[in-house]
Amino acid sequence: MLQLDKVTRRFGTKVAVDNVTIEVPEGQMVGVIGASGAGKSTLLRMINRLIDTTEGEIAFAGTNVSTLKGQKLRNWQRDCAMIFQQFNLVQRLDVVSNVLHGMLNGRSTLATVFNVWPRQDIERAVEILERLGVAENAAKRAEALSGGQQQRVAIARALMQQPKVILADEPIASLDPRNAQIVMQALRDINRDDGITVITNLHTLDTARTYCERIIGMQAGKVVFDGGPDELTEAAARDIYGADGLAEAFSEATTSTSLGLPQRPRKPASELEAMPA
Ligand SMILES: Nc1ncnc2c1ncn2[C@@H]1O[C@H](COP(=O)(O)OP(=O)(O)OP(=O)(O)O)[C@@H](O)[C@H]1O
Repeated sequence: MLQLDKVTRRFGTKVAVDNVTIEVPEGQMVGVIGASGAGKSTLLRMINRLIDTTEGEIAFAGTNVSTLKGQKLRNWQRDCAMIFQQFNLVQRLDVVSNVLHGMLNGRSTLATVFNVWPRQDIERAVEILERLGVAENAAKRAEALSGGQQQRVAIARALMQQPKVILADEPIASLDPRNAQIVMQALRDINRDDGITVITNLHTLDTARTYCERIIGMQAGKVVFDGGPDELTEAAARDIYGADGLAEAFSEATTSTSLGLPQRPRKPASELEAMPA
């Protein structure tokens, strides 16, 4: 169980996350939605301690993780893997090495610096890449892969950490619809098959509805919705996004019909990544 108790984060006078109290049971798949600036990224970053809370407490399995230091903090960050919109791979490094770097906190500096890894670790990295359908790219440099493939490598790197929780910060925001589906399905499979808790920020409401069993809606730092996909009515969506922001919640034309809203892609077609063959 992950517990956030009255968690607040301020940047100067700006309250990015405002008195949030939620509990996430082990193995849940949670989507966090909200307009730009609602506090979604800040919330996730506080959970794995990329940034500190201003007030309140975050606990995992009964341990207060908001005050951990040193090795204990590194252990928590290993248990709580993070995936980013821009993949954050080392572009000039091959795919397997990128995945092996997921073990950074569990390996000696020497192994990391010289890129020397035990055979069993390499085999496990390849197995994870196979599971995610990108093993044929194992020897290529990360920069040679498409965005969708890079995100799957980033997920593989997260799995290499053997995390208990995966936090994904807008993992599909840079992907075309087809790759977005593949990446969301991969996260869903990991959640179901391995029982890993997944908390993911999503720009689009329908993606959250399709893949997440629980949806948390944020507005101006506060949680204004917390429920299942079926409870996310148009009225609830209006509370989260405001009347003006509602259309922004619908990205891909394929799914923007459910609330009878105009279809509006977030990115022009020229920016969408070419689909793999
Ligand atoms: N390092 C920072 N310094 C100052 N203000 C910040 C910082 N990080 C976030 N903020 C502010 O906190 C608020 C919440 O930002 P956050 O990035 O968490 O929102 P978000 O919901 O993830 O938005 P987006 O969907 O655009 O990523 C915003 O007003 C933002 O400008």
